[in-house]
Amino acid sequence: MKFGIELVPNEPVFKIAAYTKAAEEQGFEYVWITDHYNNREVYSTISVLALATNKIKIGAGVTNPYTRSPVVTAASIASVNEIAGGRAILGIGPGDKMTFEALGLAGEKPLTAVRETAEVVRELLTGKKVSFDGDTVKLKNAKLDFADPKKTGVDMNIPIYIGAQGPKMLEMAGAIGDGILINGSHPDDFKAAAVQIQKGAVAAGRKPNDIDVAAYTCFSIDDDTEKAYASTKPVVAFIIAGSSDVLLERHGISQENKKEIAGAISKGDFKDLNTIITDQMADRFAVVGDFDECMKKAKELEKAGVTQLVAGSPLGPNKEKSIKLIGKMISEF
Ligand SMILES: C[C@H](OP(=O)(O)OC[C@@H](O)[C@@H](O)[C@@H](O)Cn1c2nc(=O)[nH]c(=O)c-2cc2ccc(O)cc21)C(=O)N[C@@H](CCC(=O)N[C@@H](CCC(=O)O)C(=O)O)C(=O)O
Repeated sequence: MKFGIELVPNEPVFKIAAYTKAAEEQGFEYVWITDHYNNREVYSTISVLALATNKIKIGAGVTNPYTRSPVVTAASIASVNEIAGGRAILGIGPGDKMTFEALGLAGEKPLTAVRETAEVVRELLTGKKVSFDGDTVKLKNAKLDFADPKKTGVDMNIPIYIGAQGPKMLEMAGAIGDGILINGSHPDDFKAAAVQIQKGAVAAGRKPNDIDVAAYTCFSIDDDTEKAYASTKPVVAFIIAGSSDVLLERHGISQENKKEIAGAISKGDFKDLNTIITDQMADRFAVVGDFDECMKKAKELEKAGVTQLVAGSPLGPNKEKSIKLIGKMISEF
């Protein structure tokens, strides 16, 4: 199984670069930077990571088709790919609806928008002229002059991963994605996702095993188990508050639990969350605990079909220490 790290650019970019450099030295193969309008801009961030590293693959994880035009997304990831000497990866997802409200965006036809974006980005990365008359994307002889590999000397066949959770998005991701980034930390999430991915891949004449199934986990590791759980519970609370009923049912979270958690979040009662969110709940929505517990959970995810474990926020009470502990997991996996 490969290991990646998800970093949210809500800290100075040079700090993100230091974490990424440390992760590269610990054997992580991927770094994924989230894309939300209210944090530092994802392509500026991954350009710096490209300059600060020389091996780790660098991904936008994930861009959406609404806050940026697909042509600008193609130009951005191609530019980073040139700086990174061919190590860039593009993650595309339908975007967090919550953030769209603030921007007056409707986020319509998410499946069509993600599919059409992936299609035109792939075309544009060939450096050829692209005309496309889609539902959500319309192009007329658009061309990325610089994307021609003969000009950059860099392979612009950039892998495209789809950020997906819902059944139709997962099925579509199985049909078009080089990889899939699934927000989930429990084997049951990946057993359920495998059915949709398989359906989409087979219908598209693809081999499901050719697809990198990445678990975008909520991850918290520390020598002190209690501290690891305490650091992950506020993140688990936000996940539960934003989860679909299907997901909550799968993990045995009642509507009362959800209401109580959402209430505590809106009041900003984060210390209460430590009691409202039980360790059992945290185990369903996070890979959390000491080295042995996280190792065991990572093995269970691999058995459920995960091919890349992305260690996501909060990583643990101390990020630098967590990166080293996960490095030990990587070396012993
Ligand atoms: C749109 C939504 O798809 P979803 O995959 O469940 O979306 C939830 C999240 O994946 C989505 O919000 C992501 O953008 C969240 N996300 C991030 N979102 C961000 O904004 N930024 C990030 O950095 C980010 C990272 C990320 C990483 C992994 C991951 O799995 C998700 C991530 C959904 O409702 N899908 C349903 C229904 C889809 C639908 O609306 N279908 C209609 C419309 C059809 C059409 O589109 O034409 C229909 O069938 O008629 C389904 O898949 O079944």
